Amino acid sequence: MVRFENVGLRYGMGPEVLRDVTFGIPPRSFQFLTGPSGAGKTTLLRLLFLSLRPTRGLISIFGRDAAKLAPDETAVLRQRIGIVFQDFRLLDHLSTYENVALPLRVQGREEAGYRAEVTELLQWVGLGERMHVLPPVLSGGEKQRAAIARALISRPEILLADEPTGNVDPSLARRLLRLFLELHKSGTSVLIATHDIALMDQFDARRLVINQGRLTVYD
Ligand SMILES: Nc1ncnc2c1ncn2[C@@H]1O[C@H](COP(=O)(O)OP(=O)(O)OP(=O)(O)O)[C@@H](O)[C@H]1O
Repeated sequence: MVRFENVGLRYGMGPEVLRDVTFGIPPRSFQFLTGPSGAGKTTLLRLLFLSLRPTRGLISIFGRDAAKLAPDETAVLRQRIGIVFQDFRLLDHLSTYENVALPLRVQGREEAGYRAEVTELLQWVGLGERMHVLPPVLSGGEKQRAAIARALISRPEILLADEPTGNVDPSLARRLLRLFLELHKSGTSVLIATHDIALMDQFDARRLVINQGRLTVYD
């Protein structure tokens, strides 16, 4: 469902941050993306979310050449991709509930049709009691769970998560990872960028390792 062929990326006139990156994300797959700080993980996620264009090479997403997408087509494809940003990107003037419901509102759905779904997911991630508060009063771990719930609510075909367990204790990290695994079992392809080797070691999953801009796949 995603294919990178010899993808290279540089920011402006800087050095190539990603070099000759070739890999695929098969349907219904689960993989970790790892590598040292500054290796290019976030850059790769931004390419996958169509918020950056490669400097060279080919990216195909859901059978479409990413270089040939018009802005409105990009927006439509993005609805099929869920993303959890490292810095959460919650909207501070909306409640936790409203933040999580936002992707459904953007799709034009009526609140009566999704209220129960949003509430149930918030309860699942342990934010049932916090759904009416604004993000600035949430703890780091609560914000992270709200960002995860927002990425999951529209049942994406691909879920991308940048360090989704970075702000939570080890037991919650395992619970969140189980949530990602459940999602994977229900048919979503999941890619989790993480530095957390202990977490990766608990699951026998494919690993994409970036080092100095080059990517190696360990199946
Ligand atoms: N907007 C930008 N402009 C210029 N250089 C950038 C930009 N974003 C990232 N870089 C550079 O690209 C390289 C890869 O950065 P990236 O954020 O993708 O790494 P990362 O593997 O996600 O790091 P970390 O694990 O620390 O989050 C780094 O050298 C970084 O300084």
